[in-house]
Amino acid sequence: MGHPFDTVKVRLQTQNTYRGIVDCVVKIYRYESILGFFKGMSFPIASVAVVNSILFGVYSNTLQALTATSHQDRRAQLPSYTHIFIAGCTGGFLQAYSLAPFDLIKVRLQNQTESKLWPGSPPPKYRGPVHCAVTIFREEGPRGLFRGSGALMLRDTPTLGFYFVTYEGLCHKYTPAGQQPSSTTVMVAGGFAGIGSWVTATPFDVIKARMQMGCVNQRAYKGMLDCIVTSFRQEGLGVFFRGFTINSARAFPVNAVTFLSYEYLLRMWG
Ligand SMILES: CN(C)C(=N)NCCC[C@H](N)C(=O)O
Repeated sequence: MGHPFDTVKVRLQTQNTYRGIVDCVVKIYRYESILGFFKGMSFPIASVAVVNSILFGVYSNTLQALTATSHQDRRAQLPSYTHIFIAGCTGGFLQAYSLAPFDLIKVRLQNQTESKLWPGSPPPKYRGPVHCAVTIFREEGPRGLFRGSGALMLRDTPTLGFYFVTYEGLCHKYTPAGQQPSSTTVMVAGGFAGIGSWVTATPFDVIKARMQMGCVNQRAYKGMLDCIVTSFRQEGLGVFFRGFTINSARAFPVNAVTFLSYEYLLRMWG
């Protein structure tokens, strides 16, 4: 559900040919058809369960270790926000490294603008996710598969701390004492946690996407600092918030459903 929005976000962050969201959507639809929005989706679908298990599993277990309480106990007595933040950061840090290669391949495939609809259009560089992984490995070495992972780690570590603090705080505020949060509360708290965390995550999300592409405007970056400075010099402060609007529209439903699943699974098996 969220992938088409993600493709528009990634294109806005890494290509300067689009004038805005509408222009990007129209161009993708016109030149690449509806399928253009779904480029690079297979790896995220294959990896989302593992990546989310790492994030939510590490978060829950770290919180359990810090507070010596189970998930159900924590509903009655909210742990301190410092503990929630530390547990969220730990989950974010570890999920970043498991996500890095999948995210890299997703971004490279999403950025392929070539289309089978137009005769004479050159074939895309990557024929699919496996071919993309093999080509990156061959051309850029094993470390190439982790390109942008430093920026990804900086994006996910603190912001996932805020993500869980927002979620737990909102659930606690809108749930009567001693009760479990309702599905609506979980979805609204999850949706706002998603949007809130992306506010702080967007600058490093832009840098991460640009590092993963290796260059923007034919200019290769020498490192993360060079990417930050060059992007700022050439495109101004606004560059660090590219894709934020479309990403927020995506983040609300995606995170509402994510937290609803998390709560239901914990109630069933926790
Ligand atoms: C700000 N960040 C990095 C997050 N909130 N990450 C948590 C995962 C969110 C969900 N899969 C999504 O793509 O929105």
